[in-house]
Amino acid sequence: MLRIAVPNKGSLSGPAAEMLHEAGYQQRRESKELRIVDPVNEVEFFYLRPRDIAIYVASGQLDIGLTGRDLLIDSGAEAEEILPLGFARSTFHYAAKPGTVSGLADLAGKTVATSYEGIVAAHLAEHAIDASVVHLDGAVETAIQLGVAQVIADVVETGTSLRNAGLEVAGEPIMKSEAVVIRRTGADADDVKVQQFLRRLQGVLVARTYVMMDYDCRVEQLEKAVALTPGLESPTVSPLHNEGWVAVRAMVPAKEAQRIMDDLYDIGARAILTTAIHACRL
Ligand SMILES: Nc1ncnc2c1ncn2[C@@H]1O[C@H](COP(=O)(O)OP(=O)(O)OP(=O)(O)O)[C@@H](O)[C@H]1O
Ligand SMILES: O=P(O)(O)OC[C@H]1O[C@H](OP(=O)(O)OP(=O)(O)O)[C@H](O)[C@@H]1O
Ligand SMILES: [Mg+2]
Repeated sequence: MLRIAVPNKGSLSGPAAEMLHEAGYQQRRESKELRIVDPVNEVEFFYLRPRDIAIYVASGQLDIGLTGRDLLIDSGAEAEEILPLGFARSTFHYAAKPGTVSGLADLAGKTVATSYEGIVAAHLAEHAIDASVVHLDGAVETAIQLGVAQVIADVVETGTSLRNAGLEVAGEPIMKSEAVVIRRTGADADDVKVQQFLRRLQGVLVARTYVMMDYDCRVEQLEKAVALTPGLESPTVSPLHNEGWVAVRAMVPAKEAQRIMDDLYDIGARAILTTAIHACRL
């Protein structure tokens, strides 16, 4: 049975459970459940604190974990990223009161408050900056106002939390993060169950990113039309009963679907339809 760690709280937990559900896995019914077995898919899910997931996976007791790239790096655990999942996207930044820190060198001699001590200590060491780090569990934006630090290092998504605290980002981003699938460093890359799990999640990612597009066009316009909808490998082209016309079917990126429909219409394609993809294996 495949043993998988899933975040039990915070920004990662809802979207992670949703993605697993879309991939056909049973998920827990209430938030107090810490472990469930999905007998049909032969998977056991452990609901753990996001920060602890890399540690469990590195210990070898769990095969796979869903966590944030920043949490994985911060933990320093012997685990590696094997699939980015596209949600819980964020950027990790230093921030301070406007005008107090313009670049990395200004951090020297200051105190940096953060929940991500591992990332910050490594970043400061890499740039040979002598600054102190104070660990806080959360709401670190308040640390400056309350005099615990002059600088913070934290996750920024919309920037609302920084603005509300009267702070601004300082210097270049330290790293970009998103939810990722991890496994123990050096674990068997060909494990059949792990590969099947990854294919299911990849199927969800494709189904979220692409739509299916169908349309009819005149044979003379086919090359132009196919250039607009090349599909992932090659579009399907079928003859129509009306001579001189063909039906075309191809996957297109969902974000570009409306523009592609306009362009197809302009070159004479008609009966242009898009439909959602619910699941796929490429
Ligand atoms: N506002 C946000 N937008 C996007 N991703 C976020 C946001 N806040 C945290 N994350 C991401 O979520 C992961 C942290 O999850 P974690 O559950 O530890 O913190 P949280 O979501 O801030 O929850 P809490 O602090 O309430 O426990 C990290 O990968 C981080 O990059
Ligand atoms: O740029 P924004 O969209 O404002 O998002 C970033 C904020 O979200 C997270 O905080 P969370 O609400 O999880 O509280 P925490 O600080 O206690 O973790 C993070 O720690 C930032 O404070
Ligand atoms: Mg938080």
